[in-house]
Amino acid sequence: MLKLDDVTKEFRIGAFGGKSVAAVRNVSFEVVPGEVVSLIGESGSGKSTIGRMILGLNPVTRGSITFDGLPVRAGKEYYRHIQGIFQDPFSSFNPVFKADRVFAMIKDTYYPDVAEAEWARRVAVALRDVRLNPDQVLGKYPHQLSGGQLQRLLIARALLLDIRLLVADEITSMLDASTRIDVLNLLAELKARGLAVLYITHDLSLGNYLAERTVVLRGGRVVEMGPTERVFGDPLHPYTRELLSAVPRLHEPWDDAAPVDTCPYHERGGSGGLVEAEPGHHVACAELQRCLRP
Ligand SMILES: Nc1ncnc2c1ncn2[C@@H]1O[C@H](COP(=O)(O)OP(=O)(O)OP(=O)(O)O)[C@@H](O)[C@H]1O
Repeated sequence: MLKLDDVTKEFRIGAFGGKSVAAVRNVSFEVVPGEVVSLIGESGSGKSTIGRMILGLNPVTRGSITFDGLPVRAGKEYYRHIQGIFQDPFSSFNPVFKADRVFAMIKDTYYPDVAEAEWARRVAVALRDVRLNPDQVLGKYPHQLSGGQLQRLLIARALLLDIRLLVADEITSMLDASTRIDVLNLLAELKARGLAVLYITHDLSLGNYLAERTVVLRGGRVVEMGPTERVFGDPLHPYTRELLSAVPRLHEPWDDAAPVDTCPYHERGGSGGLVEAEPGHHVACAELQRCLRP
């Protein structure tokens, strides 16, 4: 379904765009129908940039992203199947539109021929699916709704489309603990219905809760990926181990140049520097960043 193949994203920076920074480097992974893949890594590791490229909000510099074999093509038909939800639900709503208007815009764009009564029925079903009471949310402005209600509204909006992949970027980080679990359980239900989710988070425990597969990013590169229980249960890369051990040093930058005595994957990396250590479980050479330095 979704395939990233050797994807690199460079941003032009500097006064005249004369320099560039590589936010994502040689990233390859797939998301298959009905699968939850979590993308984890520290701040600045390139998670959101990957999400934005998948959503067609940032162009790819090199490599390719395809959905059902076709390149990303931002537009009405693409967004019928792929939707993104972001950290701050308030930013996704126009503050002067009531919730009804959000759904009316979906109808106008995608289902202009559906009768009003039928549309109202579909909206009510979608809202109940995300455990919202239509009477309590329709007719309200965004500021009259909680963060959790707004995230659910966005998921309901996605459900009204023929959605197959949801890119969920830190969607629970602004929610309180109990609302966060509610939203995660909701995503688990959607997964049970066959929806695929790319779950972007820096919170390892949340990724672990939902995802069949985990991709660990550092400095724009995949350092490890595989079945979640293997990546969490038997992390192979020192960076993954450091993330999982949650030692207080976590806020300190990982030392690229620190020698790693015995990296068994050294000099064995293929595309993106990854080695398949066991079926489906890939890891980068722990010295890769150092090796690739000019
Ligand atoms: N539009 C941009 N122009 C220049 N650099 C950018 C741009 N967007 C992102 N970057 C840089 O790309 C890198 C990756 O950013 P990104 O937002 O993808 O990281 P992230 O892992 O999602 O971080 P966070 O968890 O803090 O959201 C960072 O160094 C960031 O500064």
